[in-house]
Amino acid sequence: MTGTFHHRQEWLRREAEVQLRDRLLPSWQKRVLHRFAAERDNGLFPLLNQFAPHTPRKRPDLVLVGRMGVLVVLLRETEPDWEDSRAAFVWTAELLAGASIGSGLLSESVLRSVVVHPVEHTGRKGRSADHLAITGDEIDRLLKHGERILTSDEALSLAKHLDSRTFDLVPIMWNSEPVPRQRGSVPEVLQEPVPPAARRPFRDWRYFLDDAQLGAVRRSYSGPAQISGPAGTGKTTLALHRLAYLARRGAGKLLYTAPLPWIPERVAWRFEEMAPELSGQVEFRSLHAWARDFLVGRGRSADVDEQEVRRAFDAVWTRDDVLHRLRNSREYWKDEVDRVIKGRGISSFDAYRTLSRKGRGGQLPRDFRPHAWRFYCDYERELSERGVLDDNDVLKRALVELERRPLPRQYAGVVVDEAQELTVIGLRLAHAISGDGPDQLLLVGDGQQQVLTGGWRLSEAGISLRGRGEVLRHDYRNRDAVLQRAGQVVAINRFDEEPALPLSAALPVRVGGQVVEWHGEDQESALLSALLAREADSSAAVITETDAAAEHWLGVLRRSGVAARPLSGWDGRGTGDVLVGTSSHAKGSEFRSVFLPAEPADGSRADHETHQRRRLAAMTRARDLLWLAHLH
Ligand SMILES: Nc1ncnc2c1ncn2[C@@H]1O[C@H](COP(=O)(O)OP(=O)(O)OP(=O)(O)O)[C@@H](O)[C@H]1O
Repeated sequence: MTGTFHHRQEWLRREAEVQLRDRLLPSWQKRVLHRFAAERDNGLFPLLNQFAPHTPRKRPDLVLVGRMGVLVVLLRETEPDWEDSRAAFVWTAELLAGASIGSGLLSESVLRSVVVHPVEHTGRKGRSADHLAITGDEIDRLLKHGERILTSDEALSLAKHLDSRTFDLVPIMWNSEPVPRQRGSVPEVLQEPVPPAARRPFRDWRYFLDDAQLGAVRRSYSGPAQISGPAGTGKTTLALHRLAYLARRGAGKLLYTAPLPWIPERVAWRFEEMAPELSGQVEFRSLHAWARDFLVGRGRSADVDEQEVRRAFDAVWTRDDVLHRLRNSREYWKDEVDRVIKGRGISSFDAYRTLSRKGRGGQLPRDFRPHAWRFYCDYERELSERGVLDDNDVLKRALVELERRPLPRQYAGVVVDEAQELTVIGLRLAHAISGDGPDQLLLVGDGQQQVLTGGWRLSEAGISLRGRGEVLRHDYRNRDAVLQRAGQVVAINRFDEEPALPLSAALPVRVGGQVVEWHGEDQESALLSALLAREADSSAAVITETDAAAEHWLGVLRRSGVAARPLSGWDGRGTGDVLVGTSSHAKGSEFRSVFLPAEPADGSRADHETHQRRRLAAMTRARDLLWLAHLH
């Protein structure tokens, strides 16, 4: 820091003293304000509540707009009520709602609540769910550390926005005219290198949203609502912002859930990155884990012995000689039992006989249903003789238990991500957990990416959307070339979306990208050399359709000395390893490069429709490079 700069700060501080001389503020508060005012050349713009120190309840004493974002400040001798600090936050957030700077609309994550106490304060300090508490001598910590989210010009334009929206806040030491820069010296922070966020082609998802996303975050829905849109359009991002929005309005506990067990953990980590102070207010749990914990809490058994369930199914499959002949695919008939019969809560042959099986592929003789039903009944008998429950049983039990005795305290809101993968029973359970009230259930999904068997309507689960929801269309993940290629995959949407927007209609935000279509015989060496040729330390995944292929490729990479690990069990945090797994294990993730080896179409492969959707889901995990193998 230069001497001239120190001198200038001192001059600003004295100017502030003069400006605030006649305000009847306690001297410690004045000292705090002088300190903030001295940072004007560093792009800090304070706005003081005109009634301070008699600021009305639920309003901030001071709002600071700077490169670190917006600080909602309470100047207090004692710890404020959490309702007060939260209400001050919400009041400021509402004033800023929809403020647009650069390429995005501001999200509430740029705001932080801070309580500044006098230096002698001996009470609680540090971070809590509602604010950061510091004393007057710790202000440097607040100003010098942490991420730089805004440029000085953006901070000024936000400060002006606040100034124009309310008479309650008055600028100190700056006004709506451009702030004159001092000649001759360059403040320290302006010499810092450009932060990575500003070098990106678009802004950080934590702080900037597009108008459709922001609209849905803030909208009030009178009942269950749906967020849909093609891959990469920021559906999960929106869901996280909405959870934070609801959490900040203090309505109670919130639940983020998804049918695929690995998704909540990966997404919880993103939420933690965006709003660490709120993480205690949102539960991140898969629907199965929720059902299991709920049943155990009610003293009921809920364990699924997956090995034993597999053995029960295999015992029936080995004895069977009819279904084998109709379609020799264990996965197909397992889906028929799990997803079509049990998953839809079908409990009589009559109901099954007339059931619509849209999307299950044709080519079965007309009279296959009695055989499939017998198979299902045999499987149920096997389970009960072995005394085991499968996943559907657990969801069903939880549903029955909830209907018998509802939750003592309802969630304020439930978000179900990857909703297209739910069975009807799963949907009913999610609905029973959330209830039907305003803002209580938000379904997030994209039918084109459904990797599990589907084909039912929300009305089967008693859910009515009545047009409540949003369709997102800007793809923030896939570069243009990747998006164009993935958009060519014919993937039929069987999920109940109104209207359903296909990937081919998504609008790319990021230009460029590369798609390599490799044709040949030796795909192992081709994939390895493509993998090794990528930029060092860039994230990469090899995505397969089947578990067997994933295991095969994991072995190939490891034998060749490539650090690789399975996608299953990965929590979504950055890793230098190449991740390997199926398209369903790849859900909830994205990589700079994605490699899709060719797989022989054998009996273990899903029906064509599902295969196509899995391919689309896998391709759209790629941000910059998509490598596709075609065997001769
Ligand atoms: N408004 C935004 N500004 C910048 N980046 C964004 C924005 N919205 C989303 N993103 C980024 O785009 C990528 C995709 O977002 P997200 O995972 O939320 O999409 P999605 O629609 O849920 O995807 P999918 O259905 O494929 O799982 C993420 O890297 C996210 O950070």
